[in-house]
Amino acid sequence: MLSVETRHAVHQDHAKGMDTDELRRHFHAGGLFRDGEIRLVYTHYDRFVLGGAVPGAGKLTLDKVEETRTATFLERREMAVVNIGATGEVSTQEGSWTLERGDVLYLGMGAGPVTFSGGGRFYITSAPAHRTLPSRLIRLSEANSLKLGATETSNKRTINQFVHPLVMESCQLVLGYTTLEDGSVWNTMPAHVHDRRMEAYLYFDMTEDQRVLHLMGEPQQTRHLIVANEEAAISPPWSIHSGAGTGSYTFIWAMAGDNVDYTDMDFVSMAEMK
Ligand SMILES: O=C[C@H](O)[C@@H](O)CC(=O)C(=O)O
Ligand SMILES: [Zn+2]
Repeated sequence: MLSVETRHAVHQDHAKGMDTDELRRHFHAGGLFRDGEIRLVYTHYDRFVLGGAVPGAGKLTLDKVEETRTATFLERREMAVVNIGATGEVSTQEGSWTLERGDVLYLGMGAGPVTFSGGGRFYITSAPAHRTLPSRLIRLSEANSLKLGATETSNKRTINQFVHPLVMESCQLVLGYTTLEDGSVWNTMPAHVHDRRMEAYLYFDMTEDQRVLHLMGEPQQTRHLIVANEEAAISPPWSIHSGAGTGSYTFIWAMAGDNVDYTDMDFVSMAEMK
């Protein structure tokens, strides 16, 4: 079963006046991982799509998605899939890949229908592409790892870059996940914005009762979303995206936009934030 929800882009002047429910309706995405379902959110931020596929006992195929009006979803798109569940398989007309938890699969434009099976919980990200690049399975050992933060500032973490120019070529997608050291709670602190690229965070590896207080909004007009396990925050180009957990968590960050330069960020210090 496939379901797709559209999220239109929001101007920062509009976001300022939103109450909690409205903020969540536009920028929070939950319920993406349901047994036997593919659930997608089609955003108008760089036409980035995020979602989940949980095949369970059966098989799920992602083929035609009405929103793109193309014969197959990947006809003019690229995709990156992260398995956040048990071992599972992803196959296309090009081949079949076994994804362990934490593995990332990049599928190039024109890969055709994508079939998910096994015990995986597959986080799906996709953006429009302009050329076909080779599909590739990337394991954590092949990712580029960056250590940031410190214990004293509770933000000691490892940024694992998978779909990233240092590892592989993509059209628009840049993706990886960040793990926090025990006792560190803050991600993306100091915070930043990058008007050139939108971003989405998927928080996972959390116990059911814990939450991440995800910060969003313009740096001088911040808001927050309270996010549970396997839920996402959609970050418009004008918004910071940072968070602190009440317990341990990992999050997948994925971006699409005008460049694939991970370092192209405009940092904002806490002194500038309101
Ligand atoms: O634009 C880059 C993204 O926001 C994340 O990669 C940041 C992040 O994982 C972190 O600092 O913890
Ligand atoms: Zn960012």
